[in-house]
Amino acid sequence: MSQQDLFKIETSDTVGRYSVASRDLKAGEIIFAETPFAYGPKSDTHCLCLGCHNPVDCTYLCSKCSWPVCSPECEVLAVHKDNECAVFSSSKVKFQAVEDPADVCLQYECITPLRVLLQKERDTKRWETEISKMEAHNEKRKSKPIWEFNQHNIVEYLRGPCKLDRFSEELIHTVCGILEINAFEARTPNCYMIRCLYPKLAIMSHNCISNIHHAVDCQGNGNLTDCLVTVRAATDIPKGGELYSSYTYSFWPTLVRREFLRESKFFECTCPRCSDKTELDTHLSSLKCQRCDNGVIVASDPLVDLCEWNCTHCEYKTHGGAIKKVFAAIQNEIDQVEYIGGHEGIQQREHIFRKYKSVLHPKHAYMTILRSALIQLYGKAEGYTLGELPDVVLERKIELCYQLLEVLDVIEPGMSRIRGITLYELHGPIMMHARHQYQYDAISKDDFKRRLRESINILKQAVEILKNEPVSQPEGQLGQMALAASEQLEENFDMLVETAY
Ligand SMILES: C[S@@+](CC[C@H](N)C(=O)[O-])C[C@H]1O[C@@H](n2cnc3c(N)ncnc32)[C@H](O)[C@@H]1O
Repeated sequence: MSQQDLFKIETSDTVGRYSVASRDLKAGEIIFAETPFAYGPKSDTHCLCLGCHNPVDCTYLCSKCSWPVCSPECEVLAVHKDNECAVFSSSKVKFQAVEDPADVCLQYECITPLRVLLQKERDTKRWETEISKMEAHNEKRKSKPIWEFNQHNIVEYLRGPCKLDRFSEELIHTVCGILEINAFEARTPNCYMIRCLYPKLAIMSHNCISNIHHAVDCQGNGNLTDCLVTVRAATDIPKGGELYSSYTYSFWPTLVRREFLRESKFFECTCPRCSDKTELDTHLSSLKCQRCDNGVIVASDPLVDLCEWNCTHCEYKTHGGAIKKVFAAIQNEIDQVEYIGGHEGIQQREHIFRKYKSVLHPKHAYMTILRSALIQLYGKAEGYTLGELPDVVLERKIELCYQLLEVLDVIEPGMSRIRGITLYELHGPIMMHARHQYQYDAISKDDFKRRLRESINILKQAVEILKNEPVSQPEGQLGQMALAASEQLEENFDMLVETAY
């Protein structure tokens, strides 16, 4: 059976097109791979090179069109040369100098829609068969501020100064909608975000627990066919089972996920996770009751945005609006530290963790988000490398990893990237901790061997997941490192045991 046959497209009144498995699929199995119809800068981007999409300071401009690129090498990359460069050169539309290239630059808003429009002319067949069928939600978007914004920054800009009035206003708005509803984020090799339009991947309906996994091999080579996506089954999926991707960040609480989907994808999510007060016992939305000792506060009806929230044990109740404000305040605090690494990053996150420990359920989304950042800082940050960590901190890292895995079992089941990373982060402290314990005579040689074996097995599980990540991405490189480490550990197992004491 060819890969083409591993899923089929069906339609329903509620979701439109969606995909189902044509036969039983095994976790990790490739369902399909496809190149994007077009890719380019995200909306609200800072200034970036139109060839390789890395940030630029705008001092070097393309010798043909005078828009920012990094270098002469970048200006001849097909993704720029065969797209906007030709349009800007012939219409003499110049890039207007900006004060701070790191600020959001509205001049870039037109780039990716323009690349889609030009690709439509080059590949009419793919446009007709795959892209023109995509959902743009024009009627719903017309009443939103985004419509006026696009009219001014994209439609009038392309049809006016860029002399592209061969594209109708309606077509340009539709392309903008297609991108807003369907495009996926991808990372350049230097980890800068771009957006890609994948026709098959975009057919998958949303579910807050996805059963597929997609990995983008973005090489940053500027070819029109760069950014191949490979889509695999994350879990076993039975024949006829629907294929789901998740359009939101899976760690967000229900209220936040549903609001994001309502505002940006125009539907109300009613998936099993959203419908359940406890988020399938993960308690990612639950708060601790401040009135009684053992109650948790959960939404009375999670599918009603501003419903009442009640304690499971006492009479305490509060309004969804108040909960929304609490979540927004905590999210804001976490956002403030997002880019802080090292010692400071650890301290600040542990501070937020402690601050909300008595307010949020231990498994709450924001505690989970903090955990996932902390497991990557402990063991890597300066002064916190694995070899430097005392046993209590190694124990903390192990505990954080296991707590995270418990949540991932439910919300990111199967072979998800974050599970691979978490397993990788877990194997090191288990090994280091066991070694210390053995050296202090706290455990026997046999126990030490058992824990070493456990650590290697966890590392092998990480390899099994991360081997599917492209080496152009950090997770793919981590997968390679993990593979080399597991082979070495296996080979040198006896020596490690003998020399540990
Ligand atoms: C990326 S598209 C998915 C493909 C789309 N169904 C189509 O026919 O082209 C996203 C849109 O599909 C619909 N959709 C996807 N998942 C849904 C869900 N779980 N519930 C309701 N509508 C959904 C919404 O209209 C959403 O804006």
